[in-house]
Amino acid sequence: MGHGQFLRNLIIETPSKPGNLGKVTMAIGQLNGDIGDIQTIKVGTLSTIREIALQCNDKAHLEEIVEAIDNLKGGIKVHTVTDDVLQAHEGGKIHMKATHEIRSLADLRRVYTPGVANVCKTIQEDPEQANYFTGISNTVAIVTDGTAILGLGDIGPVAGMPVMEGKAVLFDQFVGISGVPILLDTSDPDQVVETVKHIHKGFGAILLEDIGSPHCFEIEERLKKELPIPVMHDDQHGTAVVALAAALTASQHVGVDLANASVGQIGLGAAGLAISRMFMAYGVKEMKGTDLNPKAKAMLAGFGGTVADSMEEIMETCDLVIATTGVANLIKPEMIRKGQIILALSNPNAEIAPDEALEAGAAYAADGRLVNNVLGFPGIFRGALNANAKAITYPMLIAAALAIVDSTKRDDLVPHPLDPNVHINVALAVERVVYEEQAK
Ligand SMILES: NC(=O)c1ccc[n+]([C@@H]2O[C@H](COP(=O)([O-])OP(=O)(O)OC[C@H]3O[C@@H](n4cnc5c(N)ncnc54)[C@H](O)[C@@H]3O)[C@@H](O)[C@H]2O)c1
Ligand SMILES: O=C(O)C[C@H](O)C(=O)O
Ligand SMILES: [Mg+2]
Repeated sequence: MGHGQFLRNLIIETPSKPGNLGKVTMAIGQLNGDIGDIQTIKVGTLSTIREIALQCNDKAHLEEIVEAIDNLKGGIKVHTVTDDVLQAHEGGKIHMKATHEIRSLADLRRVYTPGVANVCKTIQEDPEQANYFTGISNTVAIVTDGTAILGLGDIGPVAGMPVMEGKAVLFDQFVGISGVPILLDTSDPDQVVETVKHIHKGFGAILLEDIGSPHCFEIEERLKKELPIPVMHDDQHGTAVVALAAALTASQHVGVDLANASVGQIGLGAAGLAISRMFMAYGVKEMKGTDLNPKAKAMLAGFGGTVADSMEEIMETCDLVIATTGVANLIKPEMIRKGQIILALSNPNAEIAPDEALEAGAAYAADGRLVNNVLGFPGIFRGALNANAKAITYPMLIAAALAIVDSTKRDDLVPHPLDPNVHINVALAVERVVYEEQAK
C-alpha cells in the first residue's frame, strides 16, 4: 500500500484539559500520519471524545500510530478504529429516484397509466420527442468489463462496481447527469460492441470505464463508428484532457513552451497511448513513450510518436514525464532530474509520491488523485449532451483541456474538483465547439 492511501477514523478519548488534542496530533504528525477532519463527538467534564480522520500508508503504519497515541498515557486512549470508507459504501452509493411524487389518483393517471400512453404515441410518431419527454438524453451508460479497474487490474466487473457507482455520483453531483453502471461479463470486442449496441437506445451517451488495453481501443473505435450517440473511453480521453491541462499549466509556471518541450510517457496502455496522441494533436513535437509490451510501443510509433527503449531513457531525456503504468513506486527518486515536471497518474498508488519527486528536484509533481479525469469527463458529457453532439471529437477534447487551464487558480496545477466553475466551463467550451462544427 502506498503513501497515505490507507484511510481510517480514530475514535480518541482525551482528558478535557487544553493541550491534550495537541499531544495526539503531534504524535500522529511525528509518525507522518496525515490528519483530515477532526470532529468532537462528546465533551464531558472529565473527558472529550473526538473522531480523527487519518491517512496512513498501510495497516502496520496505522498500528504504529495507534500505539504511539496509547503510549501518551495520562488518560489519552484510542477507543476504536473505524473504516469510514467502507461504511460510506454500505448499500451502494446510488439509487434511482423519481422526479415526480405520486400522492393522488390524479398524479397516478398523469405520471403513469392511462396518461402515459399518449406520450408513448407522441414519441412513436416523432422519435426526437424522446429528448423532451424522457430522461434518455440526460442518462449516460457507464460501461465496464472490469479488466482495468483503476490500477488494480483485471478484478472483474462486480468488484469494479464501487468505481462505477463513484463515477455515477460524480456525474449526478457535478453536472446533473444520471449515470447507470452496466457490468459486462465479457471482454470479447464483438460481444461488447453487440451488447452496447443493443442497449444504447436508453442512453444519451456511453462512457466506457476501466476497460483494459488493447481491447479497449477496438471497442471504442467500433462503437464510435456504429452508434449515433457520443461514446468516450474515460481512461483514454478523459485522462488525456486533464494530463494536457496539467502539463500546460506546469510548463507555463516553469516558462517552457509545451509544444517544444521533450515529453515522455511511461506506460502506453489505455491512458498512456491516449495521452501521447492528445499531446501530439496539441502540437508537441517530441513525444516519446515506452512500455514493457512491444505491441503498445508499436501502436505509439503508428500514431507518429517516438519509441524509447526504457523508462530510464525517458527519465534521462525528457522535460516532462507522465506515468500511467498502474505500478506503485516505479519511479525512484534518484531517477528524477532537477527541474523536471512529473505527473505520476496511477491510482490508487502513484509511480512516485509528489513530495518525494519534489524532494528529489522535480519542479512540479502531481499524482492521479490531483490530476484526475474527474476534472474532465463530467463537463465533456454535459457539453456533448447539451449540444446534442453525435460524437466526441479531438477539437472538443482540446477545448475541454484549455477550459481546465483557464479555470485553474494562480499557483495551482489544476482546479479543485469541487469548484463548480470547472465543470461549467468545460461543458460550455465543449458545447461551443459542437455548435461551431454543426454550423460548418
Ligand atoms: N489519474 C487519472 O485520471 C487516471 C485515469 C486513467 C487511468 N489512470 C491510472 O493509470 C493506470 C493505467 O491505467 P490504464 O487504463 O492505462 O491501464 P492499462 O492496463 O491499459 O495500461 C497500463 C500499461 O502500463 C504498462 N506497464 C506496466 N508496467 C510497466 C513498466 N514497468 N514500464 C512500462 N510500462 C509498464 C502495461 O504494459 C500497460 O500497457 C492505472 O493505475 C489507472 O488508475 C489514472
Ligand atoms: O477513477 C479514477 O480515479 C481515475 C481513473 O478513471 C482511473 O481509472 O484511475
Ligand atoms: Mg478509470
